[in-house]
Amino acid sequence: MDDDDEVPVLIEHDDEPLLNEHSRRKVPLTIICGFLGAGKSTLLKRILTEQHGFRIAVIMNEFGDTADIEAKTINVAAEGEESEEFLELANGCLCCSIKDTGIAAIEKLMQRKGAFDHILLETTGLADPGPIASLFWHNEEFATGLGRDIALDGVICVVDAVFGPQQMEEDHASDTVGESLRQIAGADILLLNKTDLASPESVESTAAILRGINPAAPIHCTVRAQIEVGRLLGVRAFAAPPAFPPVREHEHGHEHDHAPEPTHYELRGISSLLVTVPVLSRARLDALDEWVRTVLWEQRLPGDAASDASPLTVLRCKGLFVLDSGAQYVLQGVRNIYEIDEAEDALGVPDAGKLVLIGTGLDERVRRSLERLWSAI
Ligand SMILES: Nc1nc2c(ncn2[C@@H]2O[C@H](COP(=O)(O)OP(=O)(O)OP(=O)(O)O)[C@@H](O)[C@H]2O)c(=O)[nH]1
Repeated sequence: MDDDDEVPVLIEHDDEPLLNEHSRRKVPLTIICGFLGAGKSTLLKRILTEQHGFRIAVIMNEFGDTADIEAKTINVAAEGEESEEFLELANGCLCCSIKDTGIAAIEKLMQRKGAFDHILLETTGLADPGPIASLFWHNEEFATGLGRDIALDGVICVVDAVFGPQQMEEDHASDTVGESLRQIAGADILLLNKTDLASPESVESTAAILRGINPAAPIHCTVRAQIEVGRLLGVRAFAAPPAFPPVREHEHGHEHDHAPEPTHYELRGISSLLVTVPVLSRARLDALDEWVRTVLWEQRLPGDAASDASPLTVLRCKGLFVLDSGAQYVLQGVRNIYEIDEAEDALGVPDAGKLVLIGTGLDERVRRSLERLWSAI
């Protein structure tokens, strides 16, 4: 990156849409969560020490087990009073250790706005990324405090290729969805790490579970979290159209060794549903918006009473809808908050849209309810 590119240039944006103005000025934030021992620290260490050209501020709860970063890295800056908590690293990254939970750390960090282009927040001890994700997303218009300066870029979940399946197996939660499954559900990118320690078959079967739980998140298989940083950051998971895998339910003759992607999946209470959405008229898009609102806000299918079926909850939803006018709309939802916005950069001309819902009680009944929406006159 050029030095010239790094200097923020102040431009008058008065005549531009509010959203663009916001997104241009905000600092993107990526959340890293993951299973115990899966390789989160390994990933952070990589980011903090490799030459990748990004100026990333990494927030860790404590330097703790990544302490050798300090020993190895160069240029531990004596930056006035805050030197205990901030390290400026040789590759341009900023390492920030805070004992408090995320928010205080981020507030402190934002006093140094301009010294970094991206924030990476490790959420050790925060089992479910959902609440913090929704804090930084969604309230573009009425953002206050940190929400005004920071935009959620995406949530990365690191899964252990060796112990992941067992961790998911043991992750029982009596009346709700277990933590590891919530982390997978809430992720925009899945890193299946430690693949050197598992057989290719077992890596594939774990990947299949991940795809089943979260069909909208790309899965990267890694060894020692080795991955190009550019594939993790700047994904704009909450603004760009989601990259769905192809829906293969009605397709034949594909040269694939493994079974087609499931379009409905259940694992210990969590379920996901992947639905192909035909080209919609404006009126149908409005009807779909109302459907999503009813499901997310009232936890029931339109036309059903709330109590007469298994509980319907949506932890995460993503969608890409194509209108007959050619416009594309993106749905993003975290729990009961969602938005449907016109895509800023439309991806080619897909001939159909897609919708993925991840949560509980999402079965074929839900698919049929959706399909009725577009078959209705
Ligand atoms: N063989 C192998 N070992 C790995 C890989 N990734 C990480 N490790 C090792 O696995 C151990 C745990 O990795 P960490 O990066 O500390 O995992 P973590 O997710 O930060 O762990 P916690 O913060 O304790 O949950 C360390 O000893 C790493 O060196 C990998 O891909 N292959």
